[in-house]
Amino acid sequence: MQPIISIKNISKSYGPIKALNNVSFDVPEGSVFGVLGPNGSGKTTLLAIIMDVLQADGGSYRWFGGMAPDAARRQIGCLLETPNFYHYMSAYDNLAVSAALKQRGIDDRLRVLGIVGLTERKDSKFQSYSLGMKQRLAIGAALLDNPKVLVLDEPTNGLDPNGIAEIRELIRNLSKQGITIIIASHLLDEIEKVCTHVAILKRGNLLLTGPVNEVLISEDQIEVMGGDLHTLEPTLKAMPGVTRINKIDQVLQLTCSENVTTKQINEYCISKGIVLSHLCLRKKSLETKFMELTNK
Ligand SMILES: Nc1ncnc2c1ncn2[C@@H]1O[C@H](COP(=O)(O)OP(=O)(O)OP(=O)(O)O)[C@@H](O)[C@H]1O
Repeated sequence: MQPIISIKNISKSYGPIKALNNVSFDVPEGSVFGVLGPNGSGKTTLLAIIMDVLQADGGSYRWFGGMAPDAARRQIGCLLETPNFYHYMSAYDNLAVSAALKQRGIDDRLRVLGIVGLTERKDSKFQSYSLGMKQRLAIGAALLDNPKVLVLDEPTNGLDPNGIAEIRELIRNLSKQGITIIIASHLLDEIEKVCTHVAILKRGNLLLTGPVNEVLISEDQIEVMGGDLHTLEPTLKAMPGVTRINKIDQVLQLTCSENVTTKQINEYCISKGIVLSHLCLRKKSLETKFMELTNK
């Protein structure tokens, strides 16, 4: 299947600061694609480039297999920064302003208000909205004319847990309707909960990209001690399913394929004549893995 956007070797510097360094990845159609990275890693710069708000120093990108930029833009709804809605106007009237500014359909307002769950409050003044409702209205404005793709920069920033949950639910529903969604976020939790694919950036470099369930798997480790380390280490190295061994003092930390259990390790060692004095499964959180990746 043709990617929604193909990004190739994008670089961008602000004076001496290299914001993006040769970044390349494809966004599959129908995915919820997270661009994940700590503050200052280049996420906003990348979204601004693919939305044609900012020019890259090098590299290229192609929307929809190379569709002409004007036609492509009509298929993309975008929320890079909080739009300036008028405080004294209703959501319904504010959407009319957004539609005029973006040259999008004014007749589409009731549909998008329904999608973002604001139909009943459509005539309330914007200033009476909660932060979460304001953000949903902003996403509603980006959905005018039913785009194929939605690009969101940190959509849950500043929201309380309720507001965050509402936006998450909205993203899931939009995805079910077939809209491809690209989200920049510094929150691993957000990416893990809603995204199908991810690209991890650190200081402008792409660290890794792929499906979330392949790239962001948490690796459990099993700690083992017993007998003579010089015998124990090669013995365990030879055990099927043990993929990596790390030695810390007298403890061996094993990284194993999914189906290896502590019981199997114990039985294997006993069968080789080794009695273990310590055997412990340590769950490694994704948070730890993300920190390790981005701090390396
Ligand atoms: N207009 C600018 N002038 C100078 N430096 C900039 C400018 N915009 C961004 N930068 C720098 O480029 C780097 C990438 O910034 P960018 O905003 O793209 O990262 P980000 O991952 O979106 O960060 P955040 O999560 O904090 O928004 C940072 O070092 C930032 O300070």
